[in-house]
Amino acid sequence: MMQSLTLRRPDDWHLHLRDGAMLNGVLPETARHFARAIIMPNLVPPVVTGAQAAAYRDRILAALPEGATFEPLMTLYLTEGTDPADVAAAANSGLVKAVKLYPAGATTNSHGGVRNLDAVMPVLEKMAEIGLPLCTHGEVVTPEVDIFDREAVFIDTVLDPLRRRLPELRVVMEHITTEEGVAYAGQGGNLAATITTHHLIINRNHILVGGIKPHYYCLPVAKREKHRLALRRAATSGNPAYFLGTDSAPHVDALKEHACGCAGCFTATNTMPLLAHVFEEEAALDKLEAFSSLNGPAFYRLPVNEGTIRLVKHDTPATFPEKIFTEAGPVTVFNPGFPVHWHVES
Ligand SMILES: NC(=O)N[C@@H](CC(=O)O)C(=O)O
Ligand SMILES: [Zn+2]
Ligand SMILES: [Zn+2]
Repeated sequence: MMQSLTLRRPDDWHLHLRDGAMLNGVLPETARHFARAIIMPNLVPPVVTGAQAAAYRDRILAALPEGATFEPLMTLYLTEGTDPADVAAAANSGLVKAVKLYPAGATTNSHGGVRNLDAVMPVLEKMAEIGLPLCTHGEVVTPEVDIFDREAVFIDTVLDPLRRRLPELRVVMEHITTEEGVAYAGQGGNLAATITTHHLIINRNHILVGGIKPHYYCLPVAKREKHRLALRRAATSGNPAYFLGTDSAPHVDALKEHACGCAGCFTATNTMPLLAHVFEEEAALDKLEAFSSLNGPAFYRLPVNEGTIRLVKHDTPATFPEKIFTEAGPVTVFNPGFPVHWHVES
């Protein structure tokens, strides 16, 4: 019997599209299945002001393939120089849907991020007042803190104190990777979390056992198996606090396969078939639509998408390209390491 599943068209609540030649190469991969995406602002230089976000949005729309319908939901990169009035104007015009907190030094292009939260309190207070979500890269950068503990320490020493100080602030914990993140986000209310495709599939062994696998290296780094299992339970629970943010983060192969390799997994191409596989394994195919298409719009106070996509399970495994070839160079597509029988049918 052929299995199939029709879902509201999904959205990606955490996506890196980059710019220029890379943008041209990766945008069609997302626009094929997703109706909207929250666009991360960590360009070089970062997207800090409303004017920069408007210009970036225009470049994304100009890069869309003919006939594609895709809406980029723009974000601003929070700096210690960010002007609360500029943020409020960009939000009120409908252009900007969230502000992104990168602790300085935590991840790709985060050096312009925040060192001292006190310096950005006026911006956060304005955001709390107007209901604009703060998306957090939730890792501390303190050199003494082990890289595998950085998320849990961020929750205890940065996020929880911030939420006590400013309880009205709406927060999305981006790309959670730990059972601590799952538990904290599960409180719901004005708190939610995105979960990536790859963190539902790999644990830290996949990165390190049998030789180092640079294409499985991302930040926050994948943790031990018990954390992956907690993420799977969260994603398939139907709890509205959890929704899909792929964190698809393209880097050219030359920079991934490098003595100091870049962090990021590129999952835009095959996320929906991979999620169908994961949700089927968890006997939760009926919860996939909530995760990929309903919970995110509810948190962001946006309508759900009108269209649908159809996932079909075939006897023969789906074939995904090993790489996509952009004008910036080849980008390796995330390889789950097992056959996937689900296809998106167009
Ligand atoms: N996730 C990653 O490993 N990399 C992201 C940055 C980020 O989301 O932290 C990137 O921009 O490459
Ligand atoms: Zn991040
Ligand atoms: Zn990211």
